[in-house]
Amino acid sequence: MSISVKNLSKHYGQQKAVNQISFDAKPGRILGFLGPNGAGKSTTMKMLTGYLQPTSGNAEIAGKDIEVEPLEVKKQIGYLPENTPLYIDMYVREFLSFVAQTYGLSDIAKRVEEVIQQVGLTQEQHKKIGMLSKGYKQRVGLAQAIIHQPQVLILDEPTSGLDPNQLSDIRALIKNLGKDRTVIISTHIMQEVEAICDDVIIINKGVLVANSSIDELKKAHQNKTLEQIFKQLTL
Ligand SMILES: Nc1ncnc2c1ncn2[C@@H]1O[C@H](COP(=O)(O)OP(=O)(O)OP(=O)(O)O)[C@@H](O)[C@H]1O
Repeated sequence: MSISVKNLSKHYGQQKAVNQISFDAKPGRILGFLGPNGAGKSTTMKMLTGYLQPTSGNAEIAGKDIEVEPLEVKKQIGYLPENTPLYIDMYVREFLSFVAQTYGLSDIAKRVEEVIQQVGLTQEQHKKIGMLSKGYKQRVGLAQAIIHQPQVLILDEPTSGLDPNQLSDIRALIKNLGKDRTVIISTHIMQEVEAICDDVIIINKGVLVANSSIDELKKAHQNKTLEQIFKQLTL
């Protein structure tokens, strides 16, 4: 299931937070969404996931327009927001069962068990969410994003604040999930992009300044490092 974005914009008053961006994302490829702070990454992700209405332009997920069929689109998407709103007084299992119910899944206990294993929450599964460390809260966020087995994943800074061990675990998980799904991840970590992404888009002040595979982007910039290219394009 692909994502196709055409001339998507979001204006806040006079500010063009996202300004006519177009790009595609395809199954089996992980797309890194890069840009300096305030560039418009989260705003774009919120529009794709139906949490913000675009000012203009459109986007299709699996051929369905995000504004025309928002509920259908939401079923296909797993979304990890930048600050995952988790119910801190709920237990991990209780919360994931609750999310599974909202998607109308059958055999919820089995699916919760699977997802707990998949994201590496087994050790912490009996705790209240509020008691978990940041990395484990992030895993709960990922678990709720994939519990309904969506074909499209939109992950807003999924590894921010994780320790090196957690980082490599979560990256491996995302890479694995991306084998047969369409995945967009925003990140500020260039090694992460090199490690798990196939394609990259860079946004600066709401405008798209790069959109290609990592290999092509490097070739087009005399094989400079991603960090150098990022700096050059976003100064
Ligand atoms: N609700 C809002 N009202 C007004 N301006 C907003 C609102 N939400 C975001 N903005 C502005 O839109 C711009 C883009 O913000 P956004 O959060 O999309 O950036 P980002 O690329 O995700 O940044 P970061 O890397 O810091 O997370 C910023 O200038 C921000 O201040």
